[in-house]
Order: sequence, then structure tokens, then C-alpha cells
Amino acid sequence: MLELHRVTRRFGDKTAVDNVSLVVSEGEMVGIIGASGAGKSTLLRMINRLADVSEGRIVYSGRLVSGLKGSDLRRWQRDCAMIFQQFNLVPRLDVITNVMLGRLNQRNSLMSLLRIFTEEEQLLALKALERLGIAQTATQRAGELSGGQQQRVAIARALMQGPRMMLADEPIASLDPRNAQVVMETLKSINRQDGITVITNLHTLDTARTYCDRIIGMAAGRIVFDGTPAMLTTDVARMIYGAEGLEDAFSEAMTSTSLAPVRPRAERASAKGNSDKELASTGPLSS
Ligand SMILES: Nc1ncnc2c1ncn2[C@@H]1O[C@H](COP(=O)(O)OP(=O)(O)OP(=O)(O)O)[C@@H](O)[C@H]1O
Repeated sequence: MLELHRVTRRFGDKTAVDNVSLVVSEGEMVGIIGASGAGKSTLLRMINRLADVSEGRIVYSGRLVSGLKGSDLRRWQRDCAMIFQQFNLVPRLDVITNVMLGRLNQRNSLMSLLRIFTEEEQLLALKALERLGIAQTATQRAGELSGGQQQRVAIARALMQGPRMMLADEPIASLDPRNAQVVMETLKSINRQDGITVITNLHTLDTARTYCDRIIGMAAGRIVFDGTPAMLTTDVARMIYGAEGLEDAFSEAMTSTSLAPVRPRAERASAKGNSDKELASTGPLSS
């Protein structure tokens, strides 16, 4: 169980996250929504300890995460994998090496420095890529892949860490609706099949509603809504986004997964371009 107790983060005189308390149970799939600047990224970054809390405590399974240092902190960051909007891969390295980099926290520094990976690690990386339907890209440079493929490589890298929790900071914000859908289905499958807790920041309401069991709404650094998708009415959305932000939250121009009803794989494969090849190879996750 992850617990946040009265967590605040300030940057100078700006309060990005304001007195947030929250409990997330093992195996939940939680979406965090809110207007730009609401504090969603800062909240996730504090959980992963990419940012420190200014006040308050973060506890996981009884351990004070917000106080961890050195190897304990590295172990936590391995248990609590994070993926980002911009994928954060090493573009000039091949895909499989990028995935194996997910093991860095678990190996000695000389082997890491020389990028020597064991056969077992290579097999694990291939398995992760296979699961995400992109094993055929293993030897390609990561920078040559489409955005949707790159995000799946990032998820494979996160899986290599053997995490207990996966944090995703706007994982679909740079993707077209169809790739966004594939990535969200992947996260859902990781949550359902592996029992990994997933907490993801999302821009649009429909995506949160479709994929998450629980939605947390933030505004001005505070939690203003915490409930099921069914409880997320238009009035609640107005409170989260403000009247002027509401249109954006529902906007089809923003990344949304609602525009792309899943078509049979064969149909998708016969459609145009690279992204369709990619979708044709996504395996059971995209079906
Ligand atoms: N490193 C930083 N230094 C100064 N201010 C920051 C920093 N990081 C975040 N902030 C500020 O804190 C507030 C919350 O930012 P945050 O990125 O957490 O919001 P967000 O809800 O994730 O927004 P977006 O959806 O645009 O990513 C914003 O006003 C932002 O400008």
C-alpha cells in the first residue's frame, strides 16, 4: 500500500502540490487528471523520488519512501518504475540494449559501464519486447521507431526492473489516438495480468474513464476529486478543469483514446503506413 500523508512541494513561492493525502492499494489502476499546472507530474515525481517533498511523508508498505537515501533509494526507484511522455530512451542505442538498461540498478557498475548483459538478461528483454508486440524491432536503433513503438520500448524497459508499481507521466500525450490506445491497453494489461499498481497522469477525461478504476482530480496542487469513473460527472469535471478548461479536457484535438474504436488486427494491418504495421504486430495486447 502506498500512502501519502499531507504531502506538499514548493518551488520558491509556488506551491505545486498542496497538502495531499492519499492511499493507493496494491493492484489499483489510478488515473490522475487535471489542467496543465495542477501538480500531477510533481506528485508522481515525488512518489518516485525524482523530486523531494517539502513537507509530509510518503510511505510504501510501512517504509518511509520520502526519507530513503543511497542504495535504499535506488531499490525503491527500481520497485517503482516510471515512464514519461517523451519516452526517455537512448535514441542511438538499439532497442534491446535500451530495454536491458532497465536492469542497471540491479548490477555491478563495471558491467553496467561496459554494457555487458548476461544471456538471461537478453532473454528477459526479448520476452518483454515480445509481450509488447515489438520483438521485431530489437536490433533497430530506438530513435528510428515511431512514437508508439518507443513508448512500448520504454514500458518493456520498465518491466525489466521487475517493478511493484508503474508510474506513467502523460504516457500518451505525444501519441496519435490509435497508438495512445495501444499504450493504454498495455498499461491495463500489466495492471490486470501482473497485478502491478499503475498510477498514470492523463490529459483527457475519456481515457481516464475508459482505462482506470479510480480517478483522482487535481486542481491548483490539491486533490479535488477521488472516485470511480461513474462518479466523474460534467459538474465534477468543471470543478477539476475550471469552466474554460473543460472544453480542452473533452477535446478531440488533444490526445484521446476515444477516437479509435479497436478494429480487427487484419483490417488494421491492411490500412496505411508504418503505424499500421506496428499495430499489426502488437499481439494480444492490442486486440
Ligand atoms: N522544477 C520546477 N521549478 C519551478 N516550478 C515548477 C517546477 N516543476 C513544476 N513547477 C510548477 O509547479 C506547478 C505544477 O507543475 P506540474 O508540472 O506538476 O503540473 P502538471 O499538472 O503536471 O502540468 P502539465 O499537465 O502541464 O504537465 C506549475 O505551476 C509548474 O510551473
